[in-house]
Amino acid sequence: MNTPLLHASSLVLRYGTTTALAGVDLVIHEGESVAIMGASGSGKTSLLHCLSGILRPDAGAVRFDGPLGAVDLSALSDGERSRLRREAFGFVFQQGLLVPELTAVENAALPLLLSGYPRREAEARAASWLAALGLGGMEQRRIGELSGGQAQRVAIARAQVGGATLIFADEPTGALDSSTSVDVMDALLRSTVGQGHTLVVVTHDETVAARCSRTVRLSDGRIVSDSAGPVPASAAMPGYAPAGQGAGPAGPPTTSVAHVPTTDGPAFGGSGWESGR
Ligand SMILES: Nc1ncnc2c1ncn2[C@@H]1O[C@H](COP(=O)(O)OP(=O)(O)OP(=O)(O)O)[C@@H](O)[C@H]1O
Repeated sequence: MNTPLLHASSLVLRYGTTTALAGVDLVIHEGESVAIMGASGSGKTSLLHCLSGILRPDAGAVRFDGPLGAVDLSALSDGERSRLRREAFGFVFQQGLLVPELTAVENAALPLLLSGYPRREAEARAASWLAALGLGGMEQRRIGELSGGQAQRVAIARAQVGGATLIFADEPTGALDSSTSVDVMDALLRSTVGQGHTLVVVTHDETVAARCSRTVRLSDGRIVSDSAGPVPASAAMPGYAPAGQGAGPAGPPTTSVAHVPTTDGPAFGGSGWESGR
């Protein structure tokens, strides 16, 4: 739990004249579930995108201590970052971003198919993830034939089918009613931190954040509180409790992002993760 996995240091991100991130330092450890909260426009999605290599910050660095050593995301080419995202990270978005023309199992298998896995093996692994997430028997349904919560579970399966142990989620329950949201968050937590993996989740929902092991709050592109520990007083914003944040040093750039996804299926017992609260 205390092994650092991601170190973001002095992250700055600008869109034209708008500063979305104004110097963010953050260390995320293996096995944590970290909720990123803050008002609309505070920089949550920008931070998630920098942490996960979707965006390259204008300044600062993100170091990922992956299975093959440390990698500085900001030093990678666009192609290398894409490959790292595809092979080492999983993503769950608010609307799932599933392909409506494909079935549940085809959607869940997509990352494996894109990585060159034979269809049969990819779909078998995807089906075992769907079953673990409570969607056994729904493999052949198209996305439009699933409820919002079921579709979001397909997205959770797709995020992890390639063996990713670091999952990024942006408002994964934002489009769901409160009871479905609890179930989907339950499935997300069980399938990630429940297996020793790491979850970083952007959310507006305090009930979602309350289920995470740590909450980081942003305001105007800065971390203003972190339940994991104190931040310098200079970073505190009015209206927030004593701010908290542990800064991480930038790591040395490295070159290789090679990572072979595990061929293991989901590590679930007979009961699956869907079962409840
Ligand atoms: N593509 C873009 N072009 C210009 N400005 C952007 C872009 N994306 C975000 N911004 C601006 O950057 C700032 C941070 O945006 P970001 O989406 O990270 O905030 P957020 O906290 O995730 O907001 P929300 O909760 O509304 O999704 C905001 O001022 C936003 O308007």
